[in-house]
Amino acid sequence: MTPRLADALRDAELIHDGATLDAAIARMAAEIHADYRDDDLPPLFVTVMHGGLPFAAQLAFALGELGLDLEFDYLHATRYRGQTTGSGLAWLHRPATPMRDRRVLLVDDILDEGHTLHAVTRWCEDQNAEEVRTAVLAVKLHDRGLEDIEADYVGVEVPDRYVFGYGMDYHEQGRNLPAIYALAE
Ligand SMILES: O=P(O)(O)OC[C@H]1O[C@H](OP(=O)(O)OP(=O)(O)O)[C@H](O)[C@@H]1O
Ligand SMILES: Nc1nc2[nH]cnc2c(=O)[nH]1
Repeated sequence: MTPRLADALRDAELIHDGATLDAAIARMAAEIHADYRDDDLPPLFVTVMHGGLPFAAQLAFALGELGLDLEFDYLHATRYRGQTTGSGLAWLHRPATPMRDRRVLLVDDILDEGHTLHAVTRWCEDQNAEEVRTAVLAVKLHDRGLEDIEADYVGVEVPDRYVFGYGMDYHEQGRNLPAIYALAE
């Protein structure tokens, strides 16, 4: 039987509340705006589904308020598939927009071991993107990550525990919680 979100939440620890995440996203938007505002073309803003969706939406509105236009696309690559440990990466959807000579900004919820961002970044580079940058809401603190994989824009840090909320799932539940929680250990 699928574990229940309500049971997990009862013992979970609140790691970052909604106000903290709003502030982190506003700061990231200011950084991104400064880096892209002089470009002729809008950045190709690629959401990594499913987890990246709520963060990407908030970040996109924050950038819109600052006057930065975006061209949207998305990809879906998953290595956790509703489980709490990762395995091989499966591509479920690739972006359709031509990337040649575009500045691509990949937007995801979490950088954990880095396999996902590494693979999707490489794929965009292979499409001849002019540049690929990454924005993640959360980075998990541990030393198991792939070497040389760092996000260009980071919202918050999370402890080395399974986290959920703000896009991140607990057995495909809880993605629309407006805060980040860690499972009880
Ligand atoms: O740094 P990594 O260890 O590779 O983990 C990070 C990835 O894991 C999650 O995706 P998941 O595979 O759970 O798919 P989902 O977004 O559909 O939940 C998350 O959205 C990241 O894309
Ligand atoms: N929901 C969720 N997805 C992840 N993908 C990689 N790490 C995590 C995590 O801690 N939580």
